[in-house]
Amino acid sequence: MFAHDALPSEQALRYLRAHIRDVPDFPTPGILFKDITPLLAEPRAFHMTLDLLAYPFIGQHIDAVVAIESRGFLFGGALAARLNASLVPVRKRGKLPGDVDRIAYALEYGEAELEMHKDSIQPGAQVLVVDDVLATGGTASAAAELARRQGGVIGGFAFAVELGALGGRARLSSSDDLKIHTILRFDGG
Ligand SMILES: O=P(O)(O)OC[C@H]1O[C@H](OP(=O)(O)OP(=O)(O)O)[C@H](O)[C@@H]1O
Ligand SMILES: Nc1ncnc2[nH]cnc12
Repeated sequence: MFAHDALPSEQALRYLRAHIRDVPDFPTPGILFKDITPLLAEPRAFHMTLDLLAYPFIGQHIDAVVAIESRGFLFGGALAARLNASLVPVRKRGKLPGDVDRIAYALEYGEAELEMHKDSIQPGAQVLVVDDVLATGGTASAAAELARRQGGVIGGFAFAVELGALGGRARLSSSDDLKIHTILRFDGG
């Protein structure tokens, strides 16, 4: 049995939420930025978050964790180790040294391009896409598309934080009946 329940208590969730810091007007005016660095800094909070993120996917076969640069790496590596899955980094344009596939996307506060090494996912592989924050879902759906282009099958998404008002969940689930697992939901922005 896990040290923490699959369904965390309200008290546990309050404890974890207290380690997410609101930073107004970052990185651009009008954005309320959810800063995860206090959660990373507190070992119990980080450990609990990783266990809660992994829990629903233990026993569901996951071949590869696709982790999104850069904050997604902080969670993706730890989840890949917990799930005995390979770790496939998706990086911002120009960072991966080998042959890449590339996709343009928009997120809450801008636009960018993501890349994945070609041949990093086996056709038919079950893929879990991991990031720190689900906002509009633009970043995660772009990463999922890169995995699908290589024949990967998206088995789920996992995020530490979900900004409910931005509609990311609906965007990710519009085409698939997928497990979209988030720990800390903020509905007011
Ligand atoms: O759901 P979305 O609207 O797409 O937004 C979520 C994305 O935004 C942030 O990444 P950012 O591009 O700021 O990069 P970082 O992780 O390097 O800080 C966050 O880490 C997610 O990847
Ligand atoms: N409001 C926000 N806070 C932190 N990360 C984000 N990524 C996209 N929107 C974000």
